[in-house]
Amino acid sequence: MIRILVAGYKGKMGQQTVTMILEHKDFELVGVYDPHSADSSLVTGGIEVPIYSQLTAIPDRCADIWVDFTSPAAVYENAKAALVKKIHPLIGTTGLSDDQITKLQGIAQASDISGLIVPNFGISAVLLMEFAQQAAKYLPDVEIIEMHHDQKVDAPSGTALNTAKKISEVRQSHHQGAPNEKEILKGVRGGEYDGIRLHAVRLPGYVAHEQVLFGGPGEALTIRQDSFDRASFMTGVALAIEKIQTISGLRVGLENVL
Ligand SMILES: NC(=O)C1=CN([C@@H]2O[C@H](COP(=O)(O)OP(=O)(O)OC[C@H]3O[C@@H](n4cnc5c(N)ncnc54)[C@H](OP(=O)(O)O)[C@@H]3O)[C@@H](O)[C@H]2O)C=CC1
Ligand SMILES: O=C(O)C1=N[C@H](C(=O)O)C[C@H](O)C1
Repeated sequence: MIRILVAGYKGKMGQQTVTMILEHKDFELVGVYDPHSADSSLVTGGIEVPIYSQLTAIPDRCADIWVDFTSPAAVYENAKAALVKKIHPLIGTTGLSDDQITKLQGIAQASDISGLIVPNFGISAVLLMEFAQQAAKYLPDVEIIEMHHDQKVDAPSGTALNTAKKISEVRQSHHQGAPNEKEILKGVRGGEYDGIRLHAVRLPGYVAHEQVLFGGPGEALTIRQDSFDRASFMTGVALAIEKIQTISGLRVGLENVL
């Protein structure tokens, strides 16, 4: 059995993850973490597990995997705590900076613990990022539109930012649009990552969606993915839990275990 601790267990993704773990024959829920919880144990699916409300209270090696769906403000300290406690971190939470990822990779190496940071567990999103990277070799002018539910606290989405990073690996950075373009309304051209424009939409009714738009002389290509339900992420979470101990170091992207 793979022993799993879920951080952020009360959240939208945390609840789905707990249910998936309880239904999986090879997974065992051994604890949950939420700093705002007043209770000391969680009774669910016929089992009782400890609720940790402080990082320092979580024992070393009390789980094999630490699944994190918390908040951008908390994720760095959580991932660091997992590595130090010799628990493999599977980080779904967005918002880690490049600098924080580099630091965590150093800690992972020193602790000799592998881990995964996954901007998006949905197979459609993973494929979108791969296809967008391929397309950018031939169509280097690109803009990204991500659309999410209106409870999302970070913008751009981790997926959109990762898409931009993957595209910038294969194309020359350059300015897009008229050299003398001027925003009449501040921010209307979106945010910018290495010359790539990113636009974030937040609306009720949406879950998680992304479009990557490429334009070339007389033609255009649009790649789109939609997560209509958070169930779309669970196959990827289960796969990553199964494979995380077979990789080395702390890596970014579900493609590392596909
Ligand atoms: N990689 C992927 O495929 C996906 C990633 N995500 C990402 O996962 C994260 C969570 O998303 P979602 O479940 O929708 O968000 P929710 O707001 O529904 O849940 C967040 C949970 O984290 C808890 N939390 C808040 N602060 C802390 C903290 N300091 N330490 C530990 N736990 C904390 C909250 O607890 P409380 O309510 O008590 O404050 C809550 O239970 C986001 O970053 C989101 O972008 C989401 C979907 C897919
Ligand atoms: O907050 C969300 O909902 C999601 N967050 C991730 C992101 O920021 O990319 C993954 C997915 O888009 C859903």
